[in-house]
Amino acid sequence: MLTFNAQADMQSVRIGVYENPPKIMLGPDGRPSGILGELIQEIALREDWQLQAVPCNWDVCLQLLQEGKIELMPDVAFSEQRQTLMSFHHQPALHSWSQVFRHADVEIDSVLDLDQKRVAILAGSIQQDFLKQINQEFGIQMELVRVSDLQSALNLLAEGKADALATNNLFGGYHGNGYDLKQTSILFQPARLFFATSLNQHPELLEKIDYWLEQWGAEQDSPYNRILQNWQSSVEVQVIPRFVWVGLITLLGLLLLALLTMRYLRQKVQRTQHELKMSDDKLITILNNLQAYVYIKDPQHRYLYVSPKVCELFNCTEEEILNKTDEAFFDSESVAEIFRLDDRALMSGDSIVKEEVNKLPGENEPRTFLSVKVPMRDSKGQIYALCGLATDISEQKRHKKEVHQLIFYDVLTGLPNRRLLMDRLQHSLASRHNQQGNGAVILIDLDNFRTLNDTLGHQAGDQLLTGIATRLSEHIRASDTLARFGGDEFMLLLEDLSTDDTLLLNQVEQVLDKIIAALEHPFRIQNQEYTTSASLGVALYSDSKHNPEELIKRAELAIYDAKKVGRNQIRFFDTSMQQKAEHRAELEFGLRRALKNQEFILYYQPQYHAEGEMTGVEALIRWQPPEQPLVSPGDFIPVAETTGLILPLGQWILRTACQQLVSWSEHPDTAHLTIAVNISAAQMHHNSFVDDVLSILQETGAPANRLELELTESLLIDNIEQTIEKMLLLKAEGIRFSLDDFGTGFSSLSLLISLPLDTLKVDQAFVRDMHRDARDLAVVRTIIDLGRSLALNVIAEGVENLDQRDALQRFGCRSFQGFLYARPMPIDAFASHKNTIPPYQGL
Ligand SMILES: Nc1nc2c(ncn2[C@@H]2O[C@@H]3COP(=O)(O)O[C@H]4[C@@H](O)[C@H](n5cnc6c(=O)[nH]c(N)nc65)O[C@@H]4COP(=O)(O)O[C@H]3[C@H]2O)c(=O)[nH]1
Repeated sequence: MLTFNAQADMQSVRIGVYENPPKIMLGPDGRPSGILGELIQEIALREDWQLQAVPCNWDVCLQLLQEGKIELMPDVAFSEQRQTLMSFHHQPALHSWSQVFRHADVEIDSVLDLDQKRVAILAGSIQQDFLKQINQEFGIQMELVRVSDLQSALNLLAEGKADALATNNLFGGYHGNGYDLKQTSILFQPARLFFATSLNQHPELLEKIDYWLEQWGAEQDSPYNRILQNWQSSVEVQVIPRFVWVGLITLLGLLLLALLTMRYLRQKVQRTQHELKMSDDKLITILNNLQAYVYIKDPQHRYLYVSPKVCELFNCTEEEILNKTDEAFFDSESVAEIFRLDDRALMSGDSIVKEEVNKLPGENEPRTFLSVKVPMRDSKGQIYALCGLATDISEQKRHKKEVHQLIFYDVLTGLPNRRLLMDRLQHSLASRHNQQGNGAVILIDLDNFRTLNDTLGHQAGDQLLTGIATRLSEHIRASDTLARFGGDEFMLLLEDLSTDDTLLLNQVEQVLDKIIAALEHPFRIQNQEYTTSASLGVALYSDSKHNPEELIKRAELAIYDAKKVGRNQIRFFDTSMQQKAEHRAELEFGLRRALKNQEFILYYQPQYHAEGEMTGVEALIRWQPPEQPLVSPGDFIPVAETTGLILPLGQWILRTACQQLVSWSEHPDTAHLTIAVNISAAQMHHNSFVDDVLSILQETGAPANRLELELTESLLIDNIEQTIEKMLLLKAEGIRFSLDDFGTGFSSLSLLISLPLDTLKVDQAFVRDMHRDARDLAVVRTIIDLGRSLALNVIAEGVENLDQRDALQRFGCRSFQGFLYARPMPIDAFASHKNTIPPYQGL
C-alpha cells in the first residue's frame, strides 16, 4: 500500500531488493544499489518517492509483490505469462540475456556438454524453465541445482558442488573473476528487464519510470547512462549496443535453428530408434512364429544365430546350438550334403534354393526341407556368413506322393492305372521322332472273370486280380509298363522293340508266350485252385502318327476279334478289323437315325402244321434305309445289341407284333395265329423287361397267349435263375416261349428241363445239312425226340425243300418254317399269301 509522508507529501514506495549484482542489490546504507537500484533512486529523487528497500530473495520478493507488501520489484524479465500476474512499464530498464557460465575446471562448449553436469539456477527463474526444456529436447541428463539466491549458486560453484551457473550475463560477468567463472557460448533467452508492480496496481509508478527512461535514454550524459558507465567497469557488457543486439538476435535465431534442427534430428533419431525397435520386435515376433527354420552360419558352418524353430527341431536351447555345426545334429550323410551346399553358396556368392533330404538321429524317416541359402556380405562386399531359411515340406511331399499314387496307380493291384499308361504311351509315341525302336500294346482280358465274381464273390475276384498283377509283373522288363486297365483288363506297353518286322514279331510273341505261361498255372483263391485264361489283343506301332487312343482302340478291336472266336485266344490288330470297326460305327449312326425316322419294317414268315394249316408266323425285322437296299437283321442286330439300341428297337418290334395280333384277332381266319418275336440277351437281362412286355400287351390289348417269345441258347448262359424267374412271370400271363438254335450251344438236358418252354426249334443249320452230314441228321432226330418226350412243340426252321420236310416229318416233327413254304414278307404281301405245298404223303 502506498503511504504518504504527511510532512512533505512524499509518496512511500517499497521496493523488493535481492542480491543480483550488478543489476540489483542492497547497498551498505540499506538502500537499493546496483544498476537498477541506483536508477530507481534517481527516479525516486525526482518524483519525491520515499524509497524503502525491502530485502528479500527472488521468490519472496514475488510473493511480497502479489500480497501488496511491496509496490515495485526490479529486474523482472518480461514474459507473456508474467504479464498475466504483473504490470510492466514500456521502456526496458535494462537488456540482458541468460548465459551459462562454467567453472574454470569444467569443459562446456556446447549444449550437449551439459549432459551429466550440475548447473546451478535460481529457483523459479526463467533459466530454470529453459534448461528443463533443454534436457528434454536434447535428451541429455543435466542436473539442475536450484538455489534461492545467486550467492548460494556462487558458493556451490566454489565448493565444487556445481559445475556451472545459468544466470543473466550481467551477474556472471560481474562475478566472473571472483569465482573462476568462464563464459560459455550457450546464450539464450535475451530479456528485457523492467520494474514491475502487482497486476494493474500503481500504473502511475510505471508511468514515471517510463517517462524518465525515455528522457535519459536520449541524453548522452543522463543519470541513467552515468550509472551504466559506472558499473561498466565491473561487468564485461552492460548495455547491449544495437548491433550487438541484432547479432544476438541472429545468434539466437541460429541457436533456435540449431535447436530446432537438433530437435528435429533428435526426434528423427528417436523415431528411427522407435521404428528400429518396432521392426526389431516385429522381426522377433515373425521369427518366433515363422513355421520355417531360420539360421545364420559362419563360413566354418558354425551356427551364429538360430530361430526358435531350429531349437525345436534339434530339441536344444539356443546356447546349446550356437557355435556348433550340423555334425552335432544330423547324420553324417546329411551333414556332408549340407556342407556341400553351404560351401557352394559361400564360394559362388549366389543364393541357392534346393530341396534337402536330411535325417535327424532318432528319426526313422528322413525329412525333406525346402532350403534357401543366402550368402551375407559386409560393407566391402566380402562374404562373412550364410543365412538360411528352411521349411519342412516332408508332409506335403508325402501328401503329394499319396495323391500321385491315387491319381496314377490302381488301388487294388498297385499297378499303374489307365491314366498313367496313356501318359506313358503318349510319351513313347512323342519320342518316336528321336528314338529308334518300335513298340506294342497288349490288352489282356480275363476270360470268365464275371463268373468268378458272381460265384465266389468280389473278394475272390480281387484276389485273382492281385495274383495276376504280381505274376505278370515278374515276367516283364523294367522298361515295360504293366497297367490295370479296367475291371478285368490289363494292358502291357512294350517299348524299344526292334525295327526289323520279323524280329519285332518274335519279341512280341515271346512276351505273349510268357503271359500265357504265367496265367496257365492255377491261382489259389479262397483256398481253392482256380485256373484262368485270357484273351490277348495286340497292336503294334512304329511311328508317331498314331495317338494313344487309336492304339488302344486297335488292341480292343483285336481282343474283340479274339473273343468272337472263343476264349484263350491271341489276335494281332490288322486293317480289316479297322474297316469292320468303321463299318460298325457307320451302322450305329445309321441305326440311331433309323429309329428316329422309323425306317424299320416288320416281316412275317409263316409257320405251318404238318396238315398244311398255318399256325403262326415269326416276326423278322428289316431295315429300309432311304434309297438303299434293304438291310438284313444279321447285319445290324449285333450292332444294336452291343450299342444298347436293341432296347428301343425291341420295344418297337414287340409293339408292332402285338398290334398285328390285335388286328388278326378281329378276323376268324387269322384270330388263331401266333407271332413269334425274337428276344435278344440284352433285352431279356434288362431290369424292366417283364414290365415292358406286360405294358405293351396292356397298351395294345393283344392276346398274350398268341405271343411267343423266342430265346436263344446263348441268352441262357448268364443269369439263368433270373431268366427263368422272368419267364415264369410272363408265362403266368399266358405268353409262350420257344428256344431257338437249340443244339448249337452247350445247353444241358437239365437246363432244358428247368425252362418253362412251349416250343423247341430245330436250327436251320442242322436242317440244311441233315442229308449231307450224318451227325447233323442224328442231332435233328435227337432234338425232335427230346422235344416230343418233354411234350414240347417241335418246329424245324430253314426248311427249303420237300425232302427236308418229309424227312423231318418222318422223324416226328409236326411244324415247319422255311423258304419251302414262304419267305419272310411284309404284311401287305401276307394277305394274299396261300400255302401251295402239298402235305406229306408218307404216313
Ligand atoms: N437260308 C434260309 N434261311 C431261312 C429260311 N427260312 C427262314 N430263314 C431265315 O432264317 C432266319 C430265322 O430267324 P432266326 O434264326 O431267329 O435268326 C434271326 C434272328 O436271330 C435275328 N432277327 C431277325 N429278326 C429279329 C428281331 O425282330 N429281333 C431280334 N432280336 N432278332 C431278330 O436275325 C436273324 C436272321 O434273320 P433273317 O435274316 O430274317 O433270317 C431269318 C429267316 O429269313 C430258309 O428256308 N432258308
